[in-house]
Amino acid sequence: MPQLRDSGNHSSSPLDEGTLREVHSFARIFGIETEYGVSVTGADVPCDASQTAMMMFQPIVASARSTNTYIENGSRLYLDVGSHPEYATSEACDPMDALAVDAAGELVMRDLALDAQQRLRATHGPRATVHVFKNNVDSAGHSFGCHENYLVRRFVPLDVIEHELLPFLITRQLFTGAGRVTESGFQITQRADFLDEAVSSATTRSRPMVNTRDEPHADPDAFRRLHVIIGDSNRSQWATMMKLATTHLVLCVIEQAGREGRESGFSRFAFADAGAANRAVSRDMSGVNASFAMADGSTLQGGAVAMQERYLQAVEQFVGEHPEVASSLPRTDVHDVLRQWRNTLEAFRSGNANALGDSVDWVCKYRLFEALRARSSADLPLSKLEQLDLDYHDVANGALYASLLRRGALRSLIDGREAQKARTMPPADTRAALRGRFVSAAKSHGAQYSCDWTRLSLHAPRKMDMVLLDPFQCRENEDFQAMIGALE
Ligand SMILES: Nc1ncnc2c1ncn2[C@@H]1O[C@H](COP(=O)(O)OP(=O)(O)OP(=O)(O)O)[C@@H](O)[C@H]1O
Ligand SMILES: [Mg+2]
Repeated sequence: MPQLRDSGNHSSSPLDEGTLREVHSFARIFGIETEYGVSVTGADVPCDASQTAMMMFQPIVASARSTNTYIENGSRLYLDVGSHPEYATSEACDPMDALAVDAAGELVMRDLALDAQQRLRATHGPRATVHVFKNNVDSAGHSFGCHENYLVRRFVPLDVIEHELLPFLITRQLFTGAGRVTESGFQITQRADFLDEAVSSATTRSRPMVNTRDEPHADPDAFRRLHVIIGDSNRSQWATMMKLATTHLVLCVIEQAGREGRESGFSRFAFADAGAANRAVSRDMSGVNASFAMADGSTLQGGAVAMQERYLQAVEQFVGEHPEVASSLPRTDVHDVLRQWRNTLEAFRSGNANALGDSVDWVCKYRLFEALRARSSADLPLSKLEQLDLDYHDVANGALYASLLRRGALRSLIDGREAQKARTMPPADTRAALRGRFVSAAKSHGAQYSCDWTRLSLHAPRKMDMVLLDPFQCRENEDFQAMIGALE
């Protein structure tokens, strides 16, 4: 009997035709996991972060009987031990879909917070205010994550991907960094001081940049899930879209080289010390002044821009030679991504990074702080800037981000209506569509259910299970219809 394929077991049976087609294509699955920070201000009696997070999750526990659940848009909403509620977007095969589901996550967190705030005011006084931060460092100096997930082909060894991708991931922070005020000055990224090891299979024990735990949530003989740890939580929608789209294109180059059994050429970009390079990028706001010791003993001058230009040039050439890559993203124009990537690097090259203030989080914040400094006669205390910094990331009660959007000082790629719609509407062309439909139906029938990325389980009124191993599967099959039928 052939071994049943599941996400954790390799099998000796050949890949089916559909999976083979996916392996040979440039299609991608994207997912973003965001841990949020919480705090309460204005309360008459103290309420710590874990109490607050539990209060936020009370309605979830009441309906799902767990702090770990999947919602109507196919995304995972959960609270581990500790105080950081997490939202992992459902599988998307286009950055714009991932962005919409990510923006929906901000609304989900906001509503959980405002609901908890109302209950909290009965016991903690009328001014108790719940803050939910989409950032990566709390006031006690603890760092928490925003991870990106990319489906990648199994035939490329993970150490090759890490090795060839890391210099890109470290230097892309020039346009994906969320920025942070610290006692020792402003930094481009939130987490450079917390990440040191380049790779690790444990995110809790050490602070790696890429997680190597092998959990593909797909056919393990065909795919891996690349779990990128190095990255800030973005409020800029442009930054979220660009980080996914540019990383996808670099991965296409690496995968095609693997397919053809040759080197991508990126291995010569390796830094001698990834942690040191990361810290140097984070402190070089010019983007062109830092220099890096390279693994081959040379020195790279020209800052993050010089490294990004190398990747961009390779990707541009690759897309020219492989026009089919342009159709790898159903709703994002790859040529437009390349144009924006180039324009961004040119803005740094020409000393005009200020022009990116409406799209790059850290530039937006930095400009704001500088304007404030210029307007105030006395020295602005650090605490004032830290407060503003936090407000920018507060999805529940923050005012700054919304006002920047309203004034057109920050671009948005999707509007509030689309984000709202994405709360209940999963991406249409991945298995998230089936999961979302299952969750909606189960909820509306008051059924007991649970999910996993590769499994739908009905517990009552009947016990039924269904495996969804292929993340691109979006069509209902007989098993799925039987599950839905069992609810009615
Ligand atoms: N086959 C896949 N390839 C790439 N990404 C995937 C795939 N399947 C699911 N994803 C995405 O991976 C993310 C998984 O998030 P989740 O937080 O559950 O994983 P994890 O961080 O590995 O687990 P945990 O938080 O429990 O340690 C989601 O955003 C999801 O959309
Ligand atoms: Mg997670």
